[in-house]
Amino acid sequence: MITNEFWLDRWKTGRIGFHQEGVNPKLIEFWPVLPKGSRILVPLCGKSNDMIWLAEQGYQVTGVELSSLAVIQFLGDNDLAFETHQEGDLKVHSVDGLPLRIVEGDYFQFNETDFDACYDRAAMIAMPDSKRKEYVTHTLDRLSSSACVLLVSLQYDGDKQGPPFSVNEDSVVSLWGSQIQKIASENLALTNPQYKEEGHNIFEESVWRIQP
Ligand SMILES: C[S@@+](CC[C@H](N)C(=O)[O-])C[C@H]1O[C@@H](n2cnc3c(N)ncnc32)[C@H](O)[C@@H]1O
Repeated sequence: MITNEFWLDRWKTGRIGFHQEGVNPKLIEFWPVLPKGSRILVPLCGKSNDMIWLAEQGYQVTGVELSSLAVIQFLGDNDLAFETHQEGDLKVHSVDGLPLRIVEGDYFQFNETDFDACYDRAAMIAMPDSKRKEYVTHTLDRLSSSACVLLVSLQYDGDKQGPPFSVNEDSVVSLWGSQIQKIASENLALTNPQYKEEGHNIFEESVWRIQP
């Protein structure tokens, strides 16, 4: 069962193999050019450096993350000064000198709307089957009607226990709607022997985009 406790424990025990040190190359390659000041939502953000890259492009970035440890590490590792205020059950950390906020708390309690775009890397695929539809619906409800989405998803063979969970192409389209299009994909098992060792012939990372 993937509960909030599961994730808090992953951070407490440092089992955060999903974290990438640099900026995700797929973000740099496939992020659409949007007007400066566009509001970007990064659900389940962890301590991803991708948020810094987006903020440096001139967007107003809001990451949402459950674990206070992830938030502390993100702010500390990047030497960011910040101010914090409480909004209901959520803590909002606003970074000095960068258009970036981290909202600490349960994403399903986060109710802001009218975001111009969403960047989902390892968020939808962190959700078990039973919560995935609720996650996508909650995310789409946060976006304006003409918003862009950049989604990095995974599909793999074998019987790996998620997260990350494998999500097939039909499910991506039925969850996000027919406007979503696959724009790139790479079978990581062809280049990284680790996946073959774990019993996968296919470990396909795909990039999807909704671009109205
Ligand atoms: C697989 S990690 C991905 C993190 C980040 N997107 C990245 O690319 O490194 C999933 C993250 O979602 C967070 N998370 C899980 N459930 C959440 C929830 N209900 N609300 C907010 N964050 C959540 C976890 O703590 C974890 O940091």
